[in-house]
Amino acid sequence: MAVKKLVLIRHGESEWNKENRFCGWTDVDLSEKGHQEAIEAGKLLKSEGFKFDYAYTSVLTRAIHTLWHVLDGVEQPYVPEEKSWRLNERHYGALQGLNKAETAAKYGDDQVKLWRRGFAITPPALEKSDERYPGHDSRYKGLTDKELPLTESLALTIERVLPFWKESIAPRVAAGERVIIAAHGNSLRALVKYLDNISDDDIIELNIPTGVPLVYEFDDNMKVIKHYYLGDADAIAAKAAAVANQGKAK
Ligand SMILES: O=C(O)[C@@H](CO)OP(=O)(O)O
Repeated sequence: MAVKKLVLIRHGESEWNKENRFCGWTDVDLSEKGHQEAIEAGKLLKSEGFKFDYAYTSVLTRAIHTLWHVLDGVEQPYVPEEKSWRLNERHYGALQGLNKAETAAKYGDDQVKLWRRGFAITPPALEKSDERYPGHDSRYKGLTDKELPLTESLALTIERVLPFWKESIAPRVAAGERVIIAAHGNSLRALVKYLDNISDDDIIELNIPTGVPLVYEFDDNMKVIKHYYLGDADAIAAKAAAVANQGKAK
C-alpha cells in the first residue's frame, strides 16, 4: 500500500486579517507578514522533502500568492495549478469589511462566534445591488444565480466545496498524484469537517492557522490514516487560538 499524501494550507495573513476585518470573498492580498508566512511554509515543505504534481487554489489573490510562494519554495513553480471559486473563503455577506472586535462589542462575543463558527448560521445577507455582490465581478460570470452567494454558512460552503473535492481533487489524490490545496480558513474547515467526520457541534471549535501546512495521509481506499501540521506544535496551537480570539470584543 502506498500512502497518498495531500497538503492543505490556509493563506498567510491577509491585509484584512491584520486589520481584523471580515473578509470572505473580498479580494485582499497578503500582508507583508502573510507573504513571509507563505515563504516559510514553502521552505518547511522543501526541508521535509515534499514535492507536488498538481495544485489547487481559489480565485482569490491571497490564496493564489500563497500557493506561488510555496511552489517557489519547493522549487516547482511549473506545477499545474487549477483555480476554482469553489475553494473561495465562505462568503461573509453583509459582515464583509466590518471589524470583528467592533462587531463583537456591538452584538456580543457569542453572536459573533455563531456567525464565524456556527455550522448552519448564515451572516446577514447582501442585497444584489450591493457592490460586494459577486455577480458584479467578471471572474464569477460563469456561475448560476443559485451559485452566486449573498451570504454563506459553513453548511452552504460545504455544499459547494464537496462536489469539487469528490469530482476533481479526490480522484487525483487516489491516483497517487501529490496534491496541494492553498485555500482559506473556512473552505478548509469545510473540507476538514468532511475528511475527519467532525460533528456539526464540534466544528465550532476548529480554527485553522494561517500559513501552516496541514498534511493528510490516505490509504488505498481514500480513508484518512492520519493528519498533522508541519512545524512547532505550541506555536501552531497559539496561532489557532489567536484566530479564535479575533472575534472577541477587546
Ligand atoms: O474573515 C474571513 O473571511 C475569515 C478568514 O479570515 O475569518 P474568520 O476566521 O472570522 O472566519
